[in-house]
Amino acid sequence: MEPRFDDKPGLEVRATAAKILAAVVDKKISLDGMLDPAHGNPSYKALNDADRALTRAIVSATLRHLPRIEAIMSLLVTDPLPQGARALHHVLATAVAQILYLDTPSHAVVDLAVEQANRDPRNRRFSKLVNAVLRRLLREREEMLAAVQSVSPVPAWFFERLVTVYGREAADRMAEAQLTPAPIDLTVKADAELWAEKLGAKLLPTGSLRLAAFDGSVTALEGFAEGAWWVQDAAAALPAQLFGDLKGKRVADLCAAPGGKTAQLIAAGANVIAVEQSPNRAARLRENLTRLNLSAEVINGDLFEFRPEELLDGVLLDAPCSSTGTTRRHPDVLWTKGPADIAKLAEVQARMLRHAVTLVKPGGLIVFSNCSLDPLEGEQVVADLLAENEGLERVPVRKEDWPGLEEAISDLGEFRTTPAMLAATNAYSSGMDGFFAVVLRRR
Ligand SMILES: C[S@@+](CC[C@H](N)C(=O)[O-])C[C@H]1O[C@@H](n2cnc3c(N)ncnc32)[C@H](O)[C@@H]1O
Repeated sequence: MEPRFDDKPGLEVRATAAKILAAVVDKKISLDGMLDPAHGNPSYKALNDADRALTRAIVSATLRHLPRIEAIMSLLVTDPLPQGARALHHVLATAVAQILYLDTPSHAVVDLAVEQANRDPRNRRFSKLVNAVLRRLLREREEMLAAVQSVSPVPAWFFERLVTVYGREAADRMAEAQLTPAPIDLTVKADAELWAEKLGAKLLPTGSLRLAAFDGSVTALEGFAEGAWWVQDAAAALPAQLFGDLKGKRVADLCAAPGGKTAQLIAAGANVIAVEQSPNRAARLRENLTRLNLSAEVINGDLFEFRPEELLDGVLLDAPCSSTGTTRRHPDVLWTKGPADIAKLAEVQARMLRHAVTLVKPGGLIVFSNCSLDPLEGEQVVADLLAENEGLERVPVRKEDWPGLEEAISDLGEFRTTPAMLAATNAYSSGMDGFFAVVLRRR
């Protein structure tokens, strides 16, 4: 049983935030897993709702800004920290995040961080250092922020990839965009304009509704209980729309859960077979469809074993990926994934896509998508497949069909969205996930 620090308000939150940060950056454990109310980190589960929200905010802010926070720490700690002083790193990093990026009274953060160091045998000898470093940060806050402004806020490995693929200027815009948490986007079954008015939302060129700066519970909003809409990022809503008219068509969604795209396909009039390998996620998919009052044949199984009796009109493959396009929502991704994961996932996607194209009849469409920003997991997979398979052709997405989204459509007619797109005057209502989507046709 780990010690708890409930005797001093705020201390247990800081200790939990530091533990979770350690798990993400040192052990590559996903943040969602640790913040799961049922199966998550035990210290986190023991907190009340308000403290959980604060812990989540501290960890998220720390991960979002970590390269800049570390640059500030190296300016503030003049003698290098002892090798392996990771526990101290996490105490300092979370405190710097609270002071610079969260609305927490700064002196309280310093006192708590010093107390936190004092109570941990690994950090006790550094408690004076914690005090000195954080007090200096309070005094030199603006200078410190200015000094690290040119440091990219994403990890170096990822920033280098962005620069190589998109160029420096675009890479900078994407890295900056991921500093602001994503707004909430909704996909409606029908009557988007009506629902935009009812919910005070903005209708986006993707067809989605955007609730800017909304921080309540979506389940309390009008239309949730009756299943009129579901939460889905604007970029994630694009792939399922690329099939064109789906009325009466037989379509399989091969990687279906939690089901945002399955729901779109059904709402567009298709007869859908939804395949999902994970039992838990398949159960969530079923629950979501029940709430939305939409029905599909749900198969809990491996897509490689799925072979319909008759060839299909369409297949959607929204494949597992590194998720590097979702950092506004999942700021841990860039710390838990790396280049080796990208290469491995690209291979899995290529195998899945090769299988997917065998499931449609001649003339049938395959939409392949994922939420990675890396062309190895998108453009390259498709280029390789087209080079080896003459029975397939790309059906270009046309810019004139997507007014307002022209910059997201490449010269080859593929969707390539990034978090820097859909920019609005206010950062909190800007951006979309990084997504790749392409339409292929079987000749
Ligand atoms: C990116 S998510 C899909 C998101 C979903 N399309 C949506 O819009 O809600 C990928 C999904 O593929 C599932 N998956 C991974 N490998 C699979 C396989 N071999 N067969 C079927 N599903 C698989 C994962 O469990 C995960 O739920």
